[in-house]
Amino acid sequence: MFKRFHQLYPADSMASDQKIYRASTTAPVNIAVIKYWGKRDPTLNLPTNSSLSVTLSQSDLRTHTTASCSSTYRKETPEDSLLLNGKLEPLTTPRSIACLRSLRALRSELESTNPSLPKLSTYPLRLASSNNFPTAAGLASSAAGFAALVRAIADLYELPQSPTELSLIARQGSGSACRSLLGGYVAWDKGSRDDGTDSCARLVAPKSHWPEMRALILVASAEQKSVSSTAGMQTTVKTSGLFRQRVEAVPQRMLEMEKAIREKDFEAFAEITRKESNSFHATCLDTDPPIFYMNETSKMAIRAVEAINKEAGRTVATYTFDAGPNCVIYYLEKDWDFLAAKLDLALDGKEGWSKERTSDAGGLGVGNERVEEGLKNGVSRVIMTSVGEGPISVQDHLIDEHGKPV
Ligand SMILES: Nc1ncnc2c1ncn2[C@@H]1O[C@H](COP(=O)(O)OP(=O)(O)OP(=O)(O)O)[C@@H](O)[C@H]1O
Ligand SMILES: C[C@@](O)(CCOP(=O)(O)OP(=O)(O)O)CC(=O)O
Repeated sequence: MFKRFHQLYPADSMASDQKIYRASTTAPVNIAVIKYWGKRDPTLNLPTNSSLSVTLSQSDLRTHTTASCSSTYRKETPEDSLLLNGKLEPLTTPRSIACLRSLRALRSELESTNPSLPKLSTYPLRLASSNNFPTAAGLASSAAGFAALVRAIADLYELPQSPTELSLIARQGSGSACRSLLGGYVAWDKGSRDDGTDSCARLVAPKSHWPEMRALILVASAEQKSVSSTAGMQTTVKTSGLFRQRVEAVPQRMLEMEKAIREKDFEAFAEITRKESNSFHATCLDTDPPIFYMNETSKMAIRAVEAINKEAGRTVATYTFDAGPNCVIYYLEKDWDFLAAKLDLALDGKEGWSKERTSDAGGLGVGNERVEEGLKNGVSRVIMTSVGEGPISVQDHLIDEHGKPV
């Protein structure tokens, strides 16, 4: 290794480039309202249907990643490495390799057009990342994680590519990650090309278009799930008849959802969101063997939303579930008082529950005692958040100026 290094770089250039290069970013979680479920090409991570999500605020949920590289790393740890939440995570999976290869190729192009640039593409990468929420527990950690990884390395390499162009790379890490490169309301167009070059994220509307959107996450379980999204969707594609119907229905839903967002029509947004979630979970149940992501607490959360809307006489809230039992309730800021009053008896005392509201706590009302009890027992914590921005470049590094984790 050392010999090859000498051949590539003469001694004087070696001495002049002992620098530790670093770039850090935070990246958001996104929760889909039109779900991605099914791959038409598992290697390139190309989906069977387009999807659409709301990017959530990084004030509450975020991944923080530092990417660093240096010629000096060659002597210590010549392999690329990732320290995730303090533990070494392999960067040898085909997904990680695909992301790193694409980013290096773009840097290498820059270096060949401008030979005065340091040859960062040839240096080992050292990454450190932390999620401020449970990893692999159905809270979209892979989405925020790969978006942060791609954004941080792109910044380290000073790549000129747009977030949409970078989303093509993040998609190869984890499909849903492509949507976390943008803020606000984001579509992932499935694309039609075999090479996947048109399967990328697209901004439907920035956060500023509809900033009143709120999300209340009822964490029903922070355990790692039994069937990963990757494995689950492959089995669904192979075994579910319902899945084929779903794939045919999604394009129309995408159009309707984009219209609802454009027109800030919460009623339509809510109806499509809940129907989509139910259709996705029905497809999971139709998989052989069936996949159960929702649990009893999830079902109680659905009943609670129904009771709240009935009591209001209009749609004030909607729900969606990813590949896990946690319920994400979307609602508009103006309806917080009403929603909070209805949920207060069930969620009082839970970590993350805020009592800042003006109405009296009425609870879910007569006939919903079982629902209230189910939420009381089954929800471990809540996360109150809102629509948010895309990745943000930060100066707070998780790797110090000597290349060591902080
Ligand atoms: N900060 C991170 N940086 C790099 N990779 C990460 C990061 N966080 C999570 N990952 C990767 O994502 C994997 C977890 O993905 P998985 O799809 O199983 O769960 P999830 O994303 O939390 O849930 P879901 O996608 O169902 O909402 C981790 O094992 C790790 O490989
Ligand atoms: C239910 C989902 O959250 C599935 C997410 O699947 P992943 O993006 O985690 O799958 P891979 O591409 O295999 O990594 C729906 C969604 O986010 O659209």
